[in-house]
Amino acid sequence: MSTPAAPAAAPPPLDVRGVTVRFAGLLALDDVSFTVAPGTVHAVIGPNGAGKSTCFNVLSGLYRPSAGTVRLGAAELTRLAPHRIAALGVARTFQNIVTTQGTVADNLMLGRHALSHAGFAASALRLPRALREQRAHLAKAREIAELIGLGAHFDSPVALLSYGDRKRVELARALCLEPRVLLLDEPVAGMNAAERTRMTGVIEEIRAELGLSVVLVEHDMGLVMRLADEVTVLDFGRAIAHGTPDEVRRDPEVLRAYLGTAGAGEDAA
Ligand SMILES: Nc1ncnc2c1ncn2[C@@H]1O[C@H](COP(=O)(O)OP(=O)(O)OP(=O)(O)O)[C@@H](O)[C@H]1O
Repeated sequence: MSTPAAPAAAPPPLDVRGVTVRFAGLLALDDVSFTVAPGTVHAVIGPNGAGKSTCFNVLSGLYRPSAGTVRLGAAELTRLAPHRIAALGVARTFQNIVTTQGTVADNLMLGRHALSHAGFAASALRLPRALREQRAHLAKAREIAELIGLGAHFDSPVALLSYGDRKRVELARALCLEPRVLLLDEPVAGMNAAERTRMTGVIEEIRAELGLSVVLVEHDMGLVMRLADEVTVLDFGRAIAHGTPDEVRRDPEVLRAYLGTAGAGEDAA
């Protein structure tokens, strides 16, 4: 897939350099480096236990690496708390949906929380400035819901939505942060074929419309091959290949890593 036209403010590159994570002697990530070019979709794939989730947890600040750095442009993310990383424009989705409370609007407004300037007291006292800000956030949340195809469900309780729709609420919540980099953790896990197709279209659309960079961890190779500009393949914590989807699916080391599970060109890893 080609790189979209550069947005007004293109995101800076996300640069992962020499990242190493150890769990009690186990090297979950071993000197991993890759760069997510501005406005591209970069997939991180690999067999079970390869280190994909660990990598994502480093990018979003849940884990601190024992060595290496993660930079977004000039900003060093490695030692920042997750909420500080989010405030710099790196938003993530979670593989397991936790959202069953409130309406779609409520959940998207939670995503706007980090961007609120009016303080808690001003909001609680319903001061004019806080009310104005609240209205602007609600309008933005509605715009994002519409972009994701959730406009008709904006005031619906999340608990009444289908699984696919709830996964899209999770994506919309992350987008409400107006991120420059979006980390998608298995966005189609557990979905049926129709829901997967819809989610794939949504990801293509937000990438084209918003021009943000996307880092994708996904077992569905069909989705990876369709969406990714660049792929990093992990195996036993090491980055064993980088390249376009076509390059990595032909790479002998990648084929070897997947042997015994499924071919890298198949629909499951
Ligand atoms: N909190 C932890 N404590 C100890 N070991 C861990 C921890 N998290 C992950 N590991 C180990 O680190 C390695 C990498 O795990 P990780 O979950 O990152 O792999 P993965 O590629 O995401 O796997 P999967 O595709 O199964 O989700 C595995 O051997 C795993 O058992």
